[in-house]
Amino acid sequence: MPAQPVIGVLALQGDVREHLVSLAECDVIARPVRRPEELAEVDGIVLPGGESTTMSRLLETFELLEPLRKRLADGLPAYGSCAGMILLAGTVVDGRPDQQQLAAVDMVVRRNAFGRQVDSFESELTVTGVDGGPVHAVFIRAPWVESVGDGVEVLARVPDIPASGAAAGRIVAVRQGSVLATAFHPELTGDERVHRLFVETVRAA
Ligand SMILES: NC(=O)CC[C@H](N)C(=O)O
Repeated sequence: MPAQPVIGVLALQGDVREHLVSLAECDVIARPVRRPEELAEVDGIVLPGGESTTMSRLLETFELLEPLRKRLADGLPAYGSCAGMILLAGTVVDGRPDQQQLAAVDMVVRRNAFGRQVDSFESELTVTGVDGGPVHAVFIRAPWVESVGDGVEVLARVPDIPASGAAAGRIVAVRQGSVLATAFHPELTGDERVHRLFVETVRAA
């Protein structure tokens, strides 16, 4: 691998720009990916936040679904935030019937899990692998992880404080091998530590 790994951001829909900006702070070459030829050139891929059903449909339209599945099956490191987490899951609860899964993480994810009254909220989260104190996590119509398989490491849960209500203890960040997923959006807060954790994974892969 070159000194600066090439990290792609799936650029079909969602907060692509924000991930490119975060990655640019991490000593990597960050590029948008819209075509199979572009996917073939990356050492890691970020699946942004946005709308997972739309992204799933566009993956098919842009003929990226099967190439991406294949690269993930071959071990391409990946990081998904929010909608990206949903796409990476093996199983989605409350997804659309035609929603495609990349099945790169053995987990069941509940879409729009936090409910309408708390569509968006923020929380201080301790994330395993991220040093230097809690991460300020922004959740926007976010999923949570209902359950994980044996090979999946839980990196963060919603803290058990009164304000978190029914969400307390829910899993919101995971890692399986070189695939990382968060229900929140570190690309929106100017804190690159989660992206750096992913970049370390890409460098180690
Ligand atoms: N902020 C987000 O990425 C929201 C995800 C969105 N609710 C979905 O189902 O895809």
